[in-house]
Amino acid sequence: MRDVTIAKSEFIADEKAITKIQDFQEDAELFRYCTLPQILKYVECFTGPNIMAVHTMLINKPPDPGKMSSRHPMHQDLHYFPFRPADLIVAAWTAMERVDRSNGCLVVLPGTHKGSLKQHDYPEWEGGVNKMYHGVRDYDANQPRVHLEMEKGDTVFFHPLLIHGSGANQTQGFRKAISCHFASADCHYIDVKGTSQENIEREVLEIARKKYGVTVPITLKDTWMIRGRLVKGERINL
Ligand SMILES: CCCCCCCCCCCCCCCCC(=O)SCCNC(=O)CCNC(=O)[C@H](O)C(C)(C)COP(=O)(O)OP(=O)(O)OC[C@H]1O[C@@H](n2cnc3c(N)ncnc32)[C@H](O)[C@@H]1OP(=O)(O)O
Ligand SMILES: O=C(O)CCC(=O)C(=O)O
Repeated sequence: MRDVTIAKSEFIADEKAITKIQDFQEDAELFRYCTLPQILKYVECFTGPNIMAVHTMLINKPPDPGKMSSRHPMHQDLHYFPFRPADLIVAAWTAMERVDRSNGCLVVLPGTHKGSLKQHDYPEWEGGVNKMYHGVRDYDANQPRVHLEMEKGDTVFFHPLLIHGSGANQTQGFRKAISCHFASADCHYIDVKGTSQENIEREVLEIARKKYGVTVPITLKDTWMIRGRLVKGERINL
């Protein structure tokens, strides 16, 4: 993925133009992250013994090109997931270098994981919004925020209902982090028709057709089944 403003400008096609590696499950070295015992020992506390790595990303947040498009809007990860229960899903996000407010660390609204899934849409940002960066439509902007300043190698684990995002990268360097969403293999798929998740379903299926060249009928469940990998225990439902 390219940041929307980098993609539309005259950039040099090198690694600095890459904003995110989406779905690295086929890369043995990157995927090793999702199997590290130091990560799985905490993940298992949330998922139980049957663990699927359901979604992987290496995020290379670029220096903001002056449009604030390097921000990640406040969102709940569950918006993207067609499986439940939410309590058996957890994100691991590891800083690959020091992250603080200057380079766009994670920002969280504590306690929001106890709430419900909210409606998400593209935020109306003048400088453009990256593809599939949906944000919570309404949240209390006066609610206290916590900025997660982290050292290289620090990992945060968080619930898929936690409202979070990240700020603009105001430095000249790229802010790198690696992340994996894990879920219990005992989770079950849900039909998102008629729910607030219909908009993301539409978009994922369109990307499957346009970017991945899928020509046969495919469901949202299929897109998750194809990408998920068992990392511990037994593959049951997912
Ligand atoms: C069969 C399996 C199908 C699976 C589909 C999977 C879809 C992705 C799933 C996302 C899962 C999310 C799980 C969420 C968990 C919580 C979170 O992480 S919240 C944030 C979630 N959102 C994301 O992480 C999505 C980030 N976006 C992307 O990963 C990609 O944008 C993409 C959606 C995979 C689409 O990729 P792509 O079509 O390649 O588009 P971009 O790279 O973003 O490009 C933007 C723009 O730039 C153009 N472009 C690209 N390369 C070049 C080039 N070499 N030269 C010139 N221009 C280029 C590209 O065409 C786009 O332009 P356009 O005009 O908008 O088309
Ligand atoms: O790394 C970031 O900037 C944001 C990541 C994020 O919000 C997510 O993984 O859900």
